[in-house]
Amino acid sequence: MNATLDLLRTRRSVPPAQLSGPGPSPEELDLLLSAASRVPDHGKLAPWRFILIEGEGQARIGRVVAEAYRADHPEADDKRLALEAGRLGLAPLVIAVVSRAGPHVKIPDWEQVLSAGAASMTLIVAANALGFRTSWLTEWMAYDRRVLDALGLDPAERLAGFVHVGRAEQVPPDRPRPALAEIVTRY
Ligand SMILES: Cc1cc2nc3c(=O)[nH]c(=O)nc-3n(C[C@H](O)[C@H](O)[C@H](O)COP(=O)(O)O)c2cc1C
Repeated sequence: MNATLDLLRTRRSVPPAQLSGPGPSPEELDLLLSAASRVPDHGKLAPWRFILIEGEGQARIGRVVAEAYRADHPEADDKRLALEAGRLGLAPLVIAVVSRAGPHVKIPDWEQVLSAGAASMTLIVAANALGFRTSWLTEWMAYDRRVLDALGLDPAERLAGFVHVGRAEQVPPDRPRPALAEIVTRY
């Protein structure tokens, strides 16, 4: 079968805790980001951007995440705080995909948001094509203003998600997929 179709037909998310290093090389990273930034984009607005979170950056955002969690859950014990601090530090690389959708005279916000989704998915397909495994997650941090501020999102920007990238020998067994008969109609 064609390799692209094979990938699309079999791709599975792998939880960040199962993603190990090494992460993408600078050349591979360039490939991923170039692929992700040539998705359909009505109006050529580039309504997305990417934040690479690696190494010390993962530790730094982890401290912000844990502090935000502690402020909201004063009862949280050290184990829980360590878990929260580590969420963005499990895979060797996390790419935050930022939607920059905003008011435009012609292009609806919705279409700009969809383009950020396409960028996220293209990043995932490209990473898997290079032999990496991925997970596209938001969790509570993606909606937390303190975390978004630390990452440098302005108030008009939204996080499409964190794409965790790494290597994994094992891929989880497949999950049930929707039957085409239930989601496809003819007009
Ligand atoms: C925008 C977006 C956010 C997501 N956030 C989460 C999340 O926070 N937690 C989670 O368990 N799955 C989340 N998912 C789902 C996973 O990415 C993944 O699709 C799911 O685990 C099923 O695995 P699969 O990709 O192999 O089908 C999200 C998906 C999307 C599109």
